[in-house]
Amino acid sequence: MTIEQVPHWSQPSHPAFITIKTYKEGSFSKYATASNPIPANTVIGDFSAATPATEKAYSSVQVSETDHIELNSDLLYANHSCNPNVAFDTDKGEVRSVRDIKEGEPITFNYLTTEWDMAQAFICECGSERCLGEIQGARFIPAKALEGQHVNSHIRRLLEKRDASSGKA
Ligand SMILES: C[S@@+](CC[C@H](N)C(=O)[O-])C[C@H]1O[C@@H](n2cnc3c(N)ncnc32)[C@H](O)[C@@H]1O
Repeated sequence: MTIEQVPHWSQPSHPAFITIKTYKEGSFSKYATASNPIPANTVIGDFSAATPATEKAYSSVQVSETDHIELNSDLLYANHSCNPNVAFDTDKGEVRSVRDIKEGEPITFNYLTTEWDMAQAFICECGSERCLGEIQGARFIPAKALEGQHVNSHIRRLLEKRDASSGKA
């Protein structure tokens, strides 16, 4: 069972960009929203507070084929969307808006652009037209499902290897 993290960092960690809200009772019920309007291509945060994760968890972000980090900041509360408005760029160690974001809008990224095989799968509630349903990791989806999104280099390599070995490349 995955235990929900109790924030151990000073909050708010990104007040100009992130306001945390709660949308339901129970676990995993918080989400990051935009504190202010955020223009496209704005860096809203980085991985400077991150530490290596001893094991992958619902809260960790995969940064290479083998390594995972804990963010130790309010970036943790960015929910997944299949049509996201920010990119977690693990090669640069930064989080960028990929389009204009309105004040109050949920800040979301596509977990499948960082995670290969997730510790905790879930049924996506993003509601977007391109929603993929169950989110388990990039290894469970066709590469074309991520077309047009910022796909990190470790996920691109892993998809290429998988598809080469199964003759799909
Ligand atoms: C890194 S946390 C994101 C913040 C989380 N909502 C919280 O309150 O801690 C990832 C977890 O949030 C939930 N989650 C994130 N995006 C979701 C989505 N699109 N639909 C349903 N649950 C989601 C899942 O439980 C997932 O394991």
